[in-house]
Amino acid sequence: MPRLAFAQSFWDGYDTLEKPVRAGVRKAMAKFQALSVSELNADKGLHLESVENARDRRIRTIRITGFWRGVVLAPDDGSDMFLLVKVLPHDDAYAWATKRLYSANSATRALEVRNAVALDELTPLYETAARTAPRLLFADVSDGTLRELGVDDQVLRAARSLVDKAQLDAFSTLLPEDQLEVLQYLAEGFGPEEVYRDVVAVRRPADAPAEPVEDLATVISNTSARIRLVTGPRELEEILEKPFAAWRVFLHPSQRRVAYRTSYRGPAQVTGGPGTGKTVAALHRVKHLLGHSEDGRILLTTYTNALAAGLRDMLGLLLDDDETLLARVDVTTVDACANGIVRAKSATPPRPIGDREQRQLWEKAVKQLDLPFTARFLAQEYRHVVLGQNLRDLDAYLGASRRGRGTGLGPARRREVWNGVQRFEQFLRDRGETTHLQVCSRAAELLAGASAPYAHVVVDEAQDLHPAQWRVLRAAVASGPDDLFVTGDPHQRIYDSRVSLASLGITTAGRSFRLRVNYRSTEEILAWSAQLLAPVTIDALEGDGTDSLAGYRSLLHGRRPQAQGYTTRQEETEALVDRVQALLAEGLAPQEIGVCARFNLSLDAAEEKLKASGVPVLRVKGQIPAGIEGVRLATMHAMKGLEFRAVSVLGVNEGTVPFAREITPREVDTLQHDADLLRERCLLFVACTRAREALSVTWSGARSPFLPQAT
Ligand SMILES: Nc1ncnc2c1ncn2[C@@H]1O[C@H](COP(=O)(O)OP(=O)(O)OP(=O)(O)O)[C@@H](O)[C@H]1O
Repeated sequence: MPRLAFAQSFWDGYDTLEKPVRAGVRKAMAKFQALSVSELNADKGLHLESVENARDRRIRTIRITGFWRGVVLAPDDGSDMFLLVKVLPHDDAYAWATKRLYSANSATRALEVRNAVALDELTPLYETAARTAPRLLFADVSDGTLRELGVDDQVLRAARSLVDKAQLDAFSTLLPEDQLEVLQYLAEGFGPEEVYRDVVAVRRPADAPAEPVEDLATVISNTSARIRLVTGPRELEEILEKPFAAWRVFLHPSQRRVAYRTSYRGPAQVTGGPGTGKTVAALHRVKHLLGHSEDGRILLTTYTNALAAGLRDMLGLLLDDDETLLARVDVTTVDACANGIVRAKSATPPRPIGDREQRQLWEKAVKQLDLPFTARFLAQEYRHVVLGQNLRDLDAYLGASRRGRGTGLGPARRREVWNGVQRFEQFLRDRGETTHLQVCSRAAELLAGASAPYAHVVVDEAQDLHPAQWRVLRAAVASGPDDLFVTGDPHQRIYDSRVSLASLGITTAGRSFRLRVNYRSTEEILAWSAQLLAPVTIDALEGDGTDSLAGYRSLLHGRRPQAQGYTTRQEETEALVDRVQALLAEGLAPQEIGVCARFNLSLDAAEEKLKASGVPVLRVKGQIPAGIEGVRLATMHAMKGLEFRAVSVLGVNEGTVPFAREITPREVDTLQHDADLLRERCLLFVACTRAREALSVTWSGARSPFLPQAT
C-alpha cells in the first residue's frame, strides 16, 4: 500500500478552494489509501501521469475535477511515498509542475523545491550585471562554506551573481527553502557557525549518515517542518475536513527547538518580532509540558482578557479539545489569576479600579495635601518605584534607587511623595477598593507562604508585565526545571512597564532564544513597519541590554504599504471607504479587514461612513464574537494580538500619534518623556504589524513625526 504525505505548499489556498474541488481532492486522496501502487498507476479516474518536459522526472499530475489538477511527487526508487504538493487549475498545474525540481538538501537532508527553469534563465542575466558591480552580496563567504551549509551547484551560481539583499529577495520564490534561509541569514550578517547552528543543525536528523540518502521516503520523513505524513484514513479525513491551521502541524525548526526541548534547567525566554510565532511556540510548549507529567497544573497567561480568550480557543484546537488535558491548564491574565488567589483567602473579593479613577484619587491627594507634584507624576512614581520595588514603608522608599526616573528627589521631597502615597492608599481602603497591581502584590505575598499552585507557568506577551505581576508568576511555581517559559517582544511594549527579570529571581541566561521568521506579514509590510523603530533603542525583554530586529524577515511578498496624507479628516475618511470597497471587491471578507486609530473617537466617523455606504462593521472592544460579519474597527491598543489580511491605520497625525496628552513634558521628567514617546511609537508599530497582505497608513493635516521622511 502506498503512503501519502502533504507538503505545506498544498495548504496555501486550500481553504479557498470551492467545494467540488475539495471533494475531488478527498476522493483522489482516498485512492492513495485504498489502492496499490500499480493500481494507482492504472486508475483511469485518477489519471496519474508524468509531465512532458518536466525538470523533475518524478513529477506527476492527477485529475481532481474536469478543470483542476493535483501535482504529486511520485517515488521512482522503489519506495512507496507519494507527496501531494499543489492543487491548481489545469494549465497552472502543468506550468508549475514543468519548472519545479525537488532535491534533498545535502546539509539538512530535507526535501526542497526550486523553480529550476527560472533560475537557469535569470542567473546569467544577473551574472552579467554582477561583473561590473563594486561588491557582491556573498563576497566574504567561500564556496566551501556555502557547500557545507547545503548550497548546491545551481544555487551557488545564482548566489554568486547577487549584489544585494533586494536581489536575494527577488530570487526568494525560486530558491530551495533551506538554502534560501541559509543565504538570508548570511546576508543579514550572521556568521557561518551561527547559520549552521540555527538553520542546518536544527533540521538535520541526529542520526544522519555521513553520506546523504536519496530515497524519497527518507528525505520526506526528514522534512517535518514542511511535510505532513498521513498515517490513516481517519487522519486524512480530519486534515481535509477541518479548517487547516498550519501552525498546529508545521513548526519552523526554531519554533520546534524551543517548544519541544525535553527540559530546561530553569526559566526559558523566547523573543522575536511581531508575527514570528511566539504565541504558537508558547502553545506548543504547553502541549509538550502536558505530556511531561500526568497531573501537574499549568498556568498559561497573557496580557488582556481578549488575548486570553483567543489563547483558550487555540489551545483547544491544538489539543483536539481533549477535556482531560485542557482541565489541567488555566488560561488567564496575570491580574485575573492574582485576583483569584486573593479572593480564595479573603472574606471580601478585591475590587480593583481603573486608571481613570486612580488618576482622580491622585488629584484629590495632591489637592488635599497641597503637594508640589502633578497627579501624573505621583501615579508614575507609585507605579515604577513604589510598586515596582514593592516598597512598604517610608524608610524603604527613602533608601530606594529611583533608576529610570528623570528627576532627582531629595529626602524632603521623598517624604512629601510618601505622604501622597499614604493618602492615596487610604482613599482606596476607605472606599473598600484597590488596584490591579496592589492585588498582584497581595497575591504574591499570599503565595510566598504556601506551596506553589502550578508545576509550570507559560507567559505570552511578557513585554508588558509590571514587576508586581512578575512576582505573582514567580511565586506561582517553584524554582526549578521548566518552571517558567516566557515569550514576548520588547518592540511591542505598549504599556509603561520596566523590569529587570534577574532582580525578580527570573534568570534566563543561556536559555534565551530568538525567532526571526515572520509568518504573518509580507516582507514589504515588515520592512516599512521596522523603519518606524529605526531611530530608537529598545531595551531587552529581560531588562538588561538592548534588543534589535536584526535578521527579522518574512518569506511572503506582496504590495508595498501605502502612506498617504489628506487635507481634511473628511477626505481621509472618504478615501478609507473607497479603499475598503476596493478590498471587498477584490474578494476579501469584511472581517478580514481591520481599521484602527489611536482613539475610539476617531473611529466614529469611519464607522458612520462605512455603514452609510453599506459596509458591515463591528467595533472591537475586548473579545471579538466569532462568526459576526463586519470590518473590524479597533483602537491601536485593541489591535494587539489580532491580525487581518488588510489593515488601515487612520489619523496618524501630529498631536495624535503620539497622543500629546499622554506625553510627560520633557521639563517635568526627561526619562519619562522619552519613555512615553517610545511607548506611542511602539503602539504604531504594533498597529501596522497586524497586517498580513495590505497596509495603509493615513493622516490629515500635519503627519505624525514617527512616520519615515520618505513616506
Ligand atoms: N509554524 C507556523 N506555520 C504556519 N503559520 C504559523 C506558524 N507559526 C505561526 N504561524 C502564524 O503566524 C501568525 C503569527 O503567529 P503568532 O501570533 O504566534 O506570532 P507572535 O510572534 O506571537 O506575534 P505578535 O508578537 O505580533 O503577537 C499567526 O497567523 C500564526 O498562525
